Amino acid sequence: MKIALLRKLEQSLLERLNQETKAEIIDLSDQISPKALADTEIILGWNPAVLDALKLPNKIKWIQVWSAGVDYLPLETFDQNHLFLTTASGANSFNIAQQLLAYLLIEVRHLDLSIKNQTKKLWQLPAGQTELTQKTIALLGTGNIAQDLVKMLQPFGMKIIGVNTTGHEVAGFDQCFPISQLSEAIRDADFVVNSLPLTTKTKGIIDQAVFKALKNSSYYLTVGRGKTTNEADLIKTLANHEIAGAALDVFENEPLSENSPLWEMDNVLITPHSAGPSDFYDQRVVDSFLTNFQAYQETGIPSQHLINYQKEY
Ligand SMILES: NC(=O)C1=CN([C@@H]2O[C@H](COP(=O)(O)OP(=O)(O)OC[C@H]3O[C@@H](n4cnc5c(N)ncnc54)[C@H](O)[C@@H]3O)[C@@H](O)[C@H]2O)C=CC1
Ligand SMILES: O=C(O)C(=O)[C@H](O)COP(=O)(O)O
Repeated sequence: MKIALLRKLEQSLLERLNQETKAEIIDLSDQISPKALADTEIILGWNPAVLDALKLPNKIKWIQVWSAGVDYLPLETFDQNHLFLTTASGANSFNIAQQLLAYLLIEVRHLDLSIKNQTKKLWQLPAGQTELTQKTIALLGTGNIAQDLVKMLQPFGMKIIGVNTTGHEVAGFDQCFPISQLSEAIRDADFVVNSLPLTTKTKGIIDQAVFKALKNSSYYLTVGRGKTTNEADLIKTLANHEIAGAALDVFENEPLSENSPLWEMDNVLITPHSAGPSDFYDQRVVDSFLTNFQAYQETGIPSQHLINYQKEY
């Protein structure tokens, strides 16, 4: 069996792939070739040249991408070619949850003010410092990112609300709502965390009506995909102080334009789509690929985070 590798990996991970799959690993990370891709059964990573390979007579059965989001991929073509698609969801959720916890702590302890004051050598006690203790948090999306965050929030004694497609219960959440009851779900939230994938159903779903349902003291945090938020509505809401602030890792268009008013807003924390990367990332994706690979050999189907084209995406 041949596996094409489209991502530069450190030697120890390459060796693990070789040893544990006993497959022939074709490293195409430097020099991509549709013909070489067409001759492999599994593709690890993504490059648009895979589309050229799919037009040739080919042996491709399964693509494992290096991202959790699949919104940028030609899913219809994959579906038409009956390909399995697995993702890195779960491989970066632990570090994303840590970044979200950092945002939350920055907001309640007003650490952003002290960081700004330090550049001015200004000794000033921030007003209104509080804690996460007894606050209510609503997590939009109850998947890997949200579940890792929920585990980290347990010691703070918060009320944890989840929002997912059907309102199905998820361990660690006090209550889950279907997305059709979004306004009700977020009504009492001190923090709203958006880790929704971008799909036809979630595009622009967080708009003025949703912001209006929030308390003036609420914070909006987003790490999913920028296009799930109506950014113009968010800007208006922040400018009018209709919510207390926002921590934003993803934007409608990236990089965020230097003309965006978000840069200048005191109540906004901006990070450059940086929640995902971590030095543990490649290792965790390889771990998840190897688990998938074992299932693929035993049952013909890779097991973890398999995208079902007929459902959500
Ligand atoms: N900022 C960054 O660096 C990163 C961003 N992401 C983004 O975060 C997203 C989520 O990642 P994971 O938690 O790993 O994915 P996941 O697939 O484990 O969770 C997605 C959650 O969203 C829910 N969902 C999907 N469609 C919905 C809808 N229409 N209404 C309500 N809920 C819906 C699902 O039920 C599930 O609970 C990814 O799709 C990706 O776009 C992921 C990794 C890094
Ligand atoms: O996993 C995802 O989805 C992400 O957004 C990660 O940060 C990685 O994104 P890319 O750098 O692969 O676009």
